[in-house]
Amino acid sequence: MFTKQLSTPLKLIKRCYNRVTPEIISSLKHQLGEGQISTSQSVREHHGKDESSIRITIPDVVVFPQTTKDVSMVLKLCNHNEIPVIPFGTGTGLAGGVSPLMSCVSMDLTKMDQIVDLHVEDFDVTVQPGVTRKQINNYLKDYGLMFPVDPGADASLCGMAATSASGTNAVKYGTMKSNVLNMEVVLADGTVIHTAGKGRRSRKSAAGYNLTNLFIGTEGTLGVITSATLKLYGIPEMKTSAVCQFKTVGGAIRSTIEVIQNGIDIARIEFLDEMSMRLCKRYSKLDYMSEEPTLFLEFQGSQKTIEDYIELTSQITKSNGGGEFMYTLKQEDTNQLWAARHNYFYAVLASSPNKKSYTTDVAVPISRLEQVVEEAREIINKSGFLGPIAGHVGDGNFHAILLFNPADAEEVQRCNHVAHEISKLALRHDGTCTGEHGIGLEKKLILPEEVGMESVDVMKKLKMALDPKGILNPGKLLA
Ligand SMILES: Cc1cc2c(cc1C)N(C[C@H](O)[C@H](O)[C@H](O)COP(=O)(O)OP(=O)(O)OC[C@H]1O[C@@H](n3cnc4c(N)ncnc43)[C@H](O)[C@@H]1O)c1[nH]c(=O)[nH]c(=O)c1N2
Ligand SMILES: CC(=O)C(=O)O
Ligand SMILES: [Mn+2]
Repeated sequence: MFTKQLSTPLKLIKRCYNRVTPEIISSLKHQLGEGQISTSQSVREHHGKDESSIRITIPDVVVFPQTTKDVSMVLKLCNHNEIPVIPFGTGTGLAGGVSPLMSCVSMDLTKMDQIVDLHVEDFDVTVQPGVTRKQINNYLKDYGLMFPVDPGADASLCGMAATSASGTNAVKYGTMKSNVLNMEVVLADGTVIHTAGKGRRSRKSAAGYNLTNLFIGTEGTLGVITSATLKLYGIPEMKTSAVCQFKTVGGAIRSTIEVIQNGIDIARIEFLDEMSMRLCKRYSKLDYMSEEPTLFLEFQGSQKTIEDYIELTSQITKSNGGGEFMYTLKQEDTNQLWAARHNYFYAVLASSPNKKSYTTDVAVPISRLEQVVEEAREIINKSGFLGPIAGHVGDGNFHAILLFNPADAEEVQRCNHVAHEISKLALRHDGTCTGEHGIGLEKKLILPEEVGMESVDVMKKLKMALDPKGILNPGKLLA
């Protein structure tokens, strides 16, 4: 009953979207000014895709608002005319979130790139949606502060909130969900809200529903995030990176599990399997390492704390068959190590220039990690696809990057099927199909299996309440 009531109006909404007409484009020009709107083919192509392999169509027009008022005006106009709008951060997403399915307006937020308000003494900062991860950290370093959530790519911070991003540091500092205190969001009808109340930035609040976390991970389907107030941290006194290589995948994964279970406050613990190491060595010149399952680690804190952690962690890796525990204080080596990790995705792509990639993103409770990584490897080997595995194993989160031939329809379908099998494997082990990249277009079909149809119906009800004409990023996240 509940499902029927919700799915019928959603279907109706899908049928009655309007196209972006020349009249709409001139209204947008009139509202925003000539310089803030583009219909050029190359600009539209850039906004029709992210870093995944998904390519469907391109937006009819791209708008570049400079203020929250601009965002609100565009949404009002598009809502009135029932025209889809897709927010665009920096296009580094990996789930097809910015790819249009129909005639639409792409809303590029990069011109709103101001750091609005820094409170050094309270460890928080408010940024506009175009501010990126590298931009904020460059700005903060003179104050001895940092924002730790690090997806590797130089993504926009509000795009990161929209996808509930994390990355290598989440094992210590948490994800976007635990690091955003407040957001300004413009709803489909142009209404501007502040999820925790205007200007509020207390560390805790029990004031009603948690609207901040409601909007995190909504992938542009419930509102456009026009500012975010973020938690900051002091730059650690000292950082030490380390590497340990193993004869078996099991040894590396068991070491990770024991590090976490022993409460070691590790800052990063990243796994790369043999194949990943082969590709990274080639791409990033990691000459001193071999092609074996490997852990990249980072410890932070005082010298004494780091020494204690290194001692404990090296005992753990040794007891699991790990080789030499190599650690370094040299900034040069540390930079090379983490650049190699951040370029992992591109190292894999570079290995097969004619292929495209499907990046899986499952996360499971840490006690299940060894079994799930092993079973994922079996699924991939059986399928015959090349699929190196690497990831943020301290959070039980890993990626298999499946490489397929985009010109072979049967192979594309088989690749989707393998990715789906890996997601289902994670669900059987109480995990999720996406630890950090989001649902986008890729994982819509498995969402009901993960959260249950009743929960999907609640999501649809929320969508209906906040965006009754369904103009915000239609066809994403919810099937
Ligand atoms: C090499 C590499 C490596 C990684 C990753 C990418 C790449 C290329 N990513 C994925 C990516 O960096 C991550 O999804 C970012 O959060 C996307 O931010 P963008 O600003 O690029 O959003 P992008 O423009 O790609 O948009 C993503 C989604 O958010 C919506 N959106 C964007 N801005 C919005 C706004 N202001 N308001 C509302 N909706 C908005 C869009 O509509 C879309 O649905 C990742 N991620 C991760 O979590 N961990 C990782 O380890 C990595 N690693
Ligand atoms: C692609 C990605 O998420 C990673 O390299 O961690
Ligand atoms: Mn990742």
